[in-house]
Order: sequence, then C-alpha cells, then structure tokens
Amino acid sequence: MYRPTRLGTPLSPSAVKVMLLGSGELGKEVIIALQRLGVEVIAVDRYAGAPGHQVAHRAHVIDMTDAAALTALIEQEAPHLVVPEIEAIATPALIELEKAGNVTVIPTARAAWLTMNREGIRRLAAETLGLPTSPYRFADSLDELKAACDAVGFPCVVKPVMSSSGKGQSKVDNAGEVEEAWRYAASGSRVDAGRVIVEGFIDFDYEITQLTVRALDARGETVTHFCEPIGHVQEKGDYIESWQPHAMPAPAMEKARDIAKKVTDDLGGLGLFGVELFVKGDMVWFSEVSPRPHDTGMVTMASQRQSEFELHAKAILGLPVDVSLQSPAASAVIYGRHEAKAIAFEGVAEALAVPGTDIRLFGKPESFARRRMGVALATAADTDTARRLAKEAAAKVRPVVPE
Ligand SMILES: Nc1ncnc2c1ncn2[C@@H]1O[C@H](COP(=O)(O)OP(=O)(O)OP(=O)(O)O)[C@@H](O)[C@H]1O
Ligand SMILES: NCC(=O)N[C@@H]1O[C@H](COP(=O)([O-])[O-])[C@@H](O)[C@H]1O
Ligand SMILES: [Mg+2]
Repeated sequence: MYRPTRLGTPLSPSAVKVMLLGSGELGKEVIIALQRLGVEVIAVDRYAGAPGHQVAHRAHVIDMTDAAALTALIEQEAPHLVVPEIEAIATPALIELEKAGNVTVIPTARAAWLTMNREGIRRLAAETLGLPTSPYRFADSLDELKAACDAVGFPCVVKPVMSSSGKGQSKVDNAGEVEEAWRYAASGSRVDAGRVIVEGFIDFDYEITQLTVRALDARGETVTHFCEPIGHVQEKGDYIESWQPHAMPAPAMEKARDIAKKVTDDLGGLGLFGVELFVKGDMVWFSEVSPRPHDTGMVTMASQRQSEFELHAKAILGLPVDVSLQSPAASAVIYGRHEAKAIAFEGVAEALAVPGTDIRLFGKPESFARRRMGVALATAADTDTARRLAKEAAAKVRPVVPE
C-alpha cells in the first residue's frame, strides 16, 4: 500500500501521481483539491472533455470496463494511487494490479469491486456483517423476477445490479407492473449483466448520507471520522436536493454511525465513503455505500470547513482531516433540460444575487434533459432557509441552446 511520506512537484521526478477513473463533477472537485496540494493528476473518462479532464495535468479517454485497456493505461502512466470515481470499471483488473504490487487502489481494489455490483455490497452488508437492509432477491430473467417480486412482496424496487443515479430503477406496486420494470432495468443497466435486484420498499421517514472518512492520525493509525448527517430528496432515484446537518434522534444517529463504521471497517483502506441509510423513528436500514465522494455530499462545498472532496484528497494522501461543520447549508441540482451539445447558462447573475448562494457549472460538453449540469449551493442560519435559497438560485439558472 502506497502512503506518500512527502508531497512533491508535479511533472517532475518527485511528483506524487494520482489517476482518477471517472472524471465527472465529483472527480473534478477531487482533482482541484489534489492540485492544490501539488499532486500530479491524470484524469480518465469514457468521453472527451469530461469535467475532470478540464482541470487535470493529463486526460485520457478509454473504455474503463475494458480490462486490457485499463491495465495498459495504468501501466503506462504508473500512478502511485488509482482513485475510482464511478462504479463502471473493470475492477477485477484493479484487483490483479493491486495484488502484483503495481498500484494502490482507493480505498482498496476489493472495495471498488464489491460496490460496483449491488449484489456484492448487499450480500456483504446483510449476510456477512448482519446489518439491517430491505428484504431482497436477485433475478436473471423475467420469470425469476416475477417470483422474486412475489417473494419480497409489493411495493418493491427493481434495479439493475450495475447502475447508478437511479438509471433503470423503478418502484413496482403490483404484479402487473413487473414486466415493464424488467424492460426498464435492461435499458438502464450500465454493463449489460441482465441481472436485477428486487428490494422491499422501505417506507422511511427520511434518508441520509453518512459521510465517513478513514484517515491517518498524527501517529499513523487509521481513524474513522463522521461528518454531520446529510438529508436529501431523490426523484426517479436521482438526488435533486441535499442539506446538512439533518437533525436525528440520538438512538438513530448512533445506529447510523455504527452501521457506517462496520461497513467502512470491512471495506478498509483510506478515503471518504458515502453511506446511504433509510431512517424511520429509531430504525435505520443500510441501503448502499460509495467508497468515494457522494453526489448528495456536494453540499459540503458550502457547509464544511473541508468539503468531502478535500477530505477524500487529504485522506488518500495519508494526511489528517477536519470534518467539522461550518454552517448549515443546502444544494439544489441544475439539470440540462435540453438534448444538445455546448449549451449555455443564462440567469447566473440573478442566481448569485440570492443571498448566501454560490453556483457550480460542471462544463459537461453535452446536455441531456435529466443530466446534472450544475448545482446551486446556499448557506443560511438553518437548513430550511438554506434549502429555500438553494432551490431559488437553481431555478434562476436557465440552460439554453445557443442558436
Ligand atoms: N428499497 C428501497 N425502499 C425505498 N426507497 C428506495 C429503495 N431503494 C431505493 N430507494 C430510493 O431510490 C433512491 C436511489 O436508490 P439507490 O441509491 O439504490 O440508486 P442508485 O442508482 O445507486 O443511485 P446513486 O448512484 O445516486 O446512489 C434512494 O436514495 C431512495 O430514495
Ligand atoms: N450518483 C453517482 C454520481 O453522481 N456520479 C457523478 O456523476 C458523474 C457522471 O455523470 P454523467 O452521467 O452526467 O456523465 C460521475 O463521473 C460522478 O462525478
Ligand atoms: Mg444511492
């Protein structure tokens, strides 16, 4: 495992080199945080001009699910650290490279492998660690799915085992809707595994992301830090707004952190994790975990002394972190609304005139109606006010197609 004992000068023999696998909006912020520490950064994604490509020292476009292409690029660039930023990666190739001692994967190659597939992380959480989760079954065909839905009961949620941001996910209220859910899952699966998970629908009061950081302390021991809980609202399985802190009764908070500790201890390594949890009264269910910064955690760019991106960058370099909250804050997503390349954004000045707000535009070269193109942030004395201000600012930004 590579842990730098000192930082270097980028593009020189002393450089500490980090490769991001996936360079979307989350990776872009991690890269900026690494750049500030003089780290040499290589950004990789499946398409040219990805947000992180625009702020890295070097950019590559490859199919990251192609094990041979991924291995060749890692061997060519020889980074000290490889940082997965999305799930859709040939993670078995990372396991091989890590085993050969060629590279350190963040947090570990096994964690990236387990979490790229809902089956891996769900079986670990529920069956190995004994954590509370929704009831679940897996299915490889429509007939198996019908049986799985009957076993789990209605309503239930059907998801491709490999997908993110709600792609291919649907809620199924009765047996008549199963076939449509199967078709929809097939369309939304990233890597066509043709396999789905059915989860019993949890009627939660609210859901949170428990950002959890594994970092070294001054004595070189790994310690676990918990950020304040992040509340969020999802639409079609994709996050549309988040806020921090989210008030929770002490017993639920204790359970949330206990679950987060158990799952991150097992995944191991250094870095920040987004542990997704459902809460009802004092009951807490584990949903899933990202071994990397989380989209709902973009709020920390406004709320925390060190954002989740800075925390990840520092933790993976073996540096100490500070997870303290600075102010209640909120984030609200800006979708592309158009299907077009090179769109423009009007209304940014009006948005920034809303008190306490800030805007991030990710610079994605192509817009889709529901593609996340930016985010509005707001700080305020309380999260209700911050949510109102963030949504107000987001609504003032108008994506347009230039003539
Ligand atoms: N079993 C469930 N019961 C109730 N709601 C659910 C369930 N599973 C998912 N949801 C809702 O759908 C949202 C997205 O689900 P999930 O996190 O599994 O999808 P995802 O595609 O991995 O999204 P992301 O990549 O953004 O985390 C959840 O945050 C929750 O609001
Ligand atoms: N929920 C996971 C998530 O938010 N991931 C973020 O979205 C990017 C892909 O966006 P795209 O689909 O618009 O290319 C990823 O690269 C990552 O930054
Ligand atoms: Mg999720």
